[in-house]
Amino acid sequence: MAESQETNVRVAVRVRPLLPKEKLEGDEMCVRLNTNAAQLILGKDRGFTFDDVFGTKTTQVELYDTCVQSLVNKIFQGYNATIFAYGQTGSGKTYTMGSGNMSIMEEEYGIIPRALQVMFDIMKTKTNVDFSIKVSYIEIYKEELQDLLDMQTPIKELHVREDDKGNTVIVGAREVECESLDDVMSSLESGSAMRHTGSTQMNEHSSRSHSIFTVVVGQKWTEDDVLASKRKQSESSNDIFDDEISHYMSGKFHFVDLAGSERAHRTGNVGDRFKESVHINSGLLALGNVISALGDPKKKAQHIPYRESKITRLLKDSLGGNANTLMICCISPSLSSFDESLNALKYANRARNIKNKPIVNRDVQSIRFQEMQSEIKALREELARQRTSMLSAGPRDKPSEQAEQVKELENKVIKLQTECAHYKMIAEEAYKQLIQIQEKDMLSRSQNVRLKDWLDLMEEVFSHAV
Ligand SMILES: Nc1ncnc2c1ncn2[C@@H]1O[C@H](COP(=O)(O)OP(=O)(O)OP(=O)(O)O)[C@@H](O)[C@H]1O
Repeated sequence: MAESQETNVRVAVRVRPLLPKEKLEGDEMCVRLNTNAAQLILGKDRGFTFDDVFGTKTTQVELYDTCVQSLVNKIFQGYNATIFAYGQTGSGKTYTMGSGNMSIMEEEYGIIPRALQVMFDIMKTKTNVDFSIKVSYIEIYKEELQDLLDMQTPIKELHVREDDKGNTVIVGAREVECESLDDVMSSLESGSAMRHTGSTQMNEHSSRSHSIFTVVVGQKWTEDDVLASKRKQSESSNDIFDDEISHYMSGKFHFVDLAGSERAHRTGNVGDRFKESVHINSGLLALGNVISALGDPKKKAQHIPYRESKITRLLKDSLGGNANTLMICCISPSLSSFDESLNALKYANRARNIKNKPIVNRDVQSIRFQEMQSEIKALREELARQRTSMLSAGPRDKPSEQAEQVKELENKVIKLQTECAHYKMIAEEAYKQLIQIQEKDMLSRSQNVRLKDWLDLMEEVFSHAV
């Protein structure tokens, strides 16, 4: 199999508009963008460059088209993908991911509903493939996993594990098989309603947990399904297709809405809310440490502290692992959030250096079949090459060489025949002359004997020639 290519974590920044409350309070903007250069300037002169920057007027569909659609395509090629939204509380993470309130206008739908809509559209077009869609939805609240699709599942039964291919797996979480977009949306909605949210001074509906909505797209097909038309075309070339071999490929999409980073004094949190803050910030701190370690070439060879928190264990295959990952850093444009925005941008900037190595999730039988197909192709090419060389070398050189030899021989024969005819004519003439000489009886006895021998010989030669 081909070696997988390294790819950087893609980092986009989205600046939300000033909220009505901020406008009322007379908040000033402190962010400028140069979208063509993917540059963002915070305050007077703190410049940052990212893979994409989205301003206050960027619509949900523009963001989706620019950096999410390509990941949806990757899922159908059997790769894993992760999108995680990071940012200060109230900066627009839930709005961007689309995992919040669904009673909104369709154009305000965020990433998750859009991605799923496109997935179902793609599935409709590939009638040869048997698709399955399974979703799960969990949250990490105060360092405990909670199944948002089945609140009865005891916390202790949920675990984060790593399989032999380096994929992160949540063991014990309920997986819901979905037949339609409506099925997915109802799981997303009911799960989101179960999420721990609360009101803080910074955000009326603040997510107090990290949430992970996971979609697994399975694809099953047989050679008979997919190659039927190809077989028809190549019947004459004796191609071999094995109908019995079935293929399975899957792609896992994690949509992660992180809890907002916050400063206790600004959120005004006390009591339980403050305890939540501590957990949220320690999880995000652990994530920051992982990002720093992965993004720093000097630290990379060292230990990466994935095990420091649940969220870092869960994102292990998305950061420095085998997934295609997009980080969306959400920031507020308000001057009052300058420090938080600066921190978030530094965090995001480090993430740009992280390299992943995406791999395709295919079953062993499929992989062996592909190898066999390659071997057959190579052998067929070799055969074709041999045939061509036989055809070009053989028929052109040998017959032409032989023909030349034959022609040469024919010429020789003609020449010899002419010579022969010439000698024959002279010999016949000599024979007649010598007969006359013999009849005149003018030679000695010994000369007569020798002449008679020669005439006998000539007669014998003439009798054979006839
Ligand atoms: N791009 C945007 N355009 C319009 N409104 C936005 C945008 N981004 C966010 N908002 C609004 O800002 C408010 C806060 O957004 P949201 O709840 O998504 O923040 P959050 O980062 O998820 O916060 P928390 O971490 O506290 O959960 C919401 O009222 C949301 O509708």
